[in-house]
Amino acid sequence: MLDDLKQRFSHPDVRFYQHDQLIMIELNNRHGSATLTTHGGTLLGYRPAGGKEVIWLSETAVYDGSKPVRGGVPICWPWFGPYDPDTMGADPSDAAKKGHGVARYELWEVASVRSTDNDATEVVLQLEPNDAIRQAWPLPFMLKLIVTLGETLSLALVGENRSDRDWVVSEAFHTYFRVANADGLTIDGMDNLTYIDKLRDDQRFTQTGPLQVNMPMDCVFVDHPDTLVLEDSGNRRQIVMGKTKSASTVVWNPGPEGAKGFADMPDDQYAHMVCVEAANALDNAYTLKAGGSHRMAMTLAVR
Ligand SMILES: O=P(O)(O)OC[C@H]1O[C@H](O)[C@H](O)[C@@H](O)[C@@H]1O
Repeated sequence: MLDDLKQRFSHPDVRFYQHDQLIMIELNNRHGSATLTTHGGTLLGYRPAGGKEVIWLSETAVYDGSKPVRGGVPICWPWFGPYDPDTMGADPSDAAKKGHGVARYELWEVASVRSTDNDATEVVLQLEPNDAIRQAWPLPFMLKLIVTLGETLSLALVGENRSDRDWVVSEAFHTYFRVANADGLTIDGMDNLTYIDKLRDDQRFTQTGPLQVNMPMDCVFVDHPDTLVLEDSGNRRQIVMGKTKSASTVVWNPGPEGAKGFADMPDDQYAHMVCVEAANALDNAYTLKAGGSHRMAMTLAVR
């Protein structure tokens, strides 16, 4: 498997290796470095040239394939959070539906590796239904993740409905950011947004001014297609997230008590991570037409 990948996708900027049971793909070029695993199509690290790591990855993450790696950028698709039959449509397979969709639990294939015209390195992963997926999601699809390491790091998720009926999709790049101090971290670009607070009975509120991260926090900001900026001042940097066709932003931090409930997250790490997720969730779930496709993208840059 590993030898086959090395042979088929040989490229000077790309290295394939194994970590426990998982296949890792490391990209390195003059813009920086990034690491991915084919398990869940998950980006596990991004470091711009001369800069610090941007992505949080748990020191106690599991790499045996039994569950998603804790941290990185898990792909939530074709539903975000717990499956909600009321909005997504009831289905006999509902009992088999796990949190955040099917994509983050499965092994993706490498579809291509190349340099782009503007000096970036691109790796494309793809996922098609297998037996485990079909138990939870019987409809045929093709999902592609295009990772491009250039001046920014860009992730694009292209979902194709290969069935003969429309369905509702909710999705997210569930990005765990590594920050010096998550408590009170400022996120700019959120003024005047409506958010649904999952920790307060899904009540709706309006954000005024920049957002300050609370602990714990689990909010979905709806109708927010715009760029946002994490003020990671303890690391003397701003992390800029650009979004394409992502109309929601999720902000999540488990807080000190919540963190204790995660076997694969050290108890003190909630203080150095925050999930800020480019998403289409709740009000912004959309109908993916039979035969149609949708492309959501996120770019990350540091300044
Ligand atoms: O533990 P996981 O299934 O990876 O989910 C981790 C978190 O993901 C999202 O941000 C949700 O809004 C949270 O409610 C959830 O706890």
